[in-house]
Order: sequence, then structure tokens, then C-alpha cells
Amino acid sequence: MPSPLLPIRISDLRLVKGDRAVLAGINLTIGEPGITVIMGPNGAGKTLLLRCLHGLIKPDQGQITLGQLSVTDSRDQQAMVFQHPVLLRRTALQNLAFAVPEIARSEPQRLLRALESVHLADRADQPARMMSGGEQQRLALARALLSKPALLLLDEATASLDPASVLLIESLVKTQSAQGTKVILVSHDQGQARRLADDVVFISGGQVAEQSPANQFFTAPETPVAKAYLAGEILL
Ligand SMILES: Nc1ncnc2c1ncn2[C@@H]1O[C@H](COP(=O)(O)OP(=O)(O)OP(=O)(O)O)[C@@H](O)[C@H]1O
Repeated sequence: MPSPLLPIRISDLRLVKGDRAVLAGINLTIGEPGITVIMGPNGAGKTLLLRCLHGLIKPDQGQITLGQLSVTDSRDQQAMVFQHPVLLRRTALQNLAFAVPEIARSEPQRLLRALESVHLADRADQPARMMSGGEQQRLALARALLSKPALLLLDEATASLDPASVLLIESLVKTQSAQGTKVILVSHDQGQARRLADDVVFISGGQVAEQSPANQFFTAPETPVAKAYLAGEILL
């Protein structure tokens, strides 16, 4: 079943910080299921866009709708995984239970299965904050997926993880997407983007420079700025 939060429509989204428009009129419709990868140089506005979508930042101007819903009304159907996961000072298992108390009560075995899915079953009782960066990130993803979100937002969630953890997370994200979750992922990793993306949104200077099917984007980017980025000619 396609995500009920589609299409995502963003119109004239503006955010000013100091005297600078860091989001300078984003217009974007994401209508297709699957995985959308957001790319663009450092400081382009990718994280801010994701945070606006998740309701963590209120834009100064513009509109976002997800299906028929506002950001606020869609929030309980969304999950977001950050580059640096925010975990509670509790065990791995308690971190999951705290996020989904009803599931913890009615189907506690699902929590254990979630830990198994990220290869952390034997770490259930370990304090989450004592885990390595990669382990914490896998736990954060397991927590995000437990609620079976209609929209999963990932902000450079695999940056600085080892290759096996990256592939594990990518595999879980692909499975989740195949089950109907709309995935929007920010990544600088071109390999990852090629492996995962159905379509690419390229952001530059707080605006959408290009939106294309992934094959087209990687073989024949339309804009000079995307070409330069893919060729490694833009300072990251
Ligand atoms: N709270 C803030 N106050 C002032 N400027 C900010 C604030 N948050 C972000 N910015 C600026 O907004 C711009 C866009 O930031 P954003 O984090 O969205 O970039 P990004 O595209 O995710 O970059 P990166 O690839 O480096 O993570 C940057 O120039 C950043 O310095």
C-alpha cells in the first residue's frame, strides 16, 4: 500500500537565519513511493528542509502538506533518524520500549525482533549510550522502524559507519520502503545514493536545482551545479 503521506507538496518554503535566506523558496512535489535521496553541497539547506518536514523547525514562509495532512497532523506517522542519534540514558531495550509503549506492553517480542534485525539482540540490557556510534545508529533505526512509519526521514544516518553497518542499514531501509514506507534520505555518499535512490532531489543555495529519476540524475545531470557536485568539483 502506498504511503498515506503522499504526495508531499512543498511550496515557497523560506527560512531566514540572520540576514540570509537559508531556505530560499523551496518548491517541490514528491509524489512517488520509494526512496528519494536529497543531495547537494554543504550548507545547501538539506538538513533544514528535512527538519521542516518533520516539524522540528517552523519555516518563516511557505506550505507543506503530506497527503491530506499538515506537518503537525502527520507527525505521529513520521520517524526521523539523525546523523548523531539521540538515545535515552537507558538500556537498548528500554529505549525501544519508551518509544512504543503500547507495543512494549502488547507485543514485547517485537522489540526483541527489532533488536535482532539490527544485530543487537545480545545487547538488549546494555546502556544505549555506552554503545559505539554504529551500534547506536542501528538502535536508532530499529526504534524508528518499530512504529512502521508512513514516512521515514534519514539525515546522513550512515555517515561514519563501517561498511557492514552501512549495508545493514541500507538493506533495512530498502525493505521498509518495499513495505510502503516513503523514505527521504539525505546523503553525500554517491555510492549509497546510486544503490538506494529511485529519484534524486538536488538542493543548492536553499533552492531545488534539480529533481530527476536516479538513473537520469547520475548519467546526465541537468544543471551545471549538479554536474560539478558529482564530479567532486564543489568543496564539501
Ligand atoms: N540555527 C542556525 N542559525 C544560523 N544559520 C544556520 C542555522 N542552522 C543552519 N544554518 C545555516 O543554514 C545553511 C543550511 O544548513 P543545513 O544544515 O541545512 O545544510 P546542509 O545542506 O544539511 O549541509 P551539510 O551537507 O553540511 O550537512 C548553512 O549555511 C547553515 O550554516
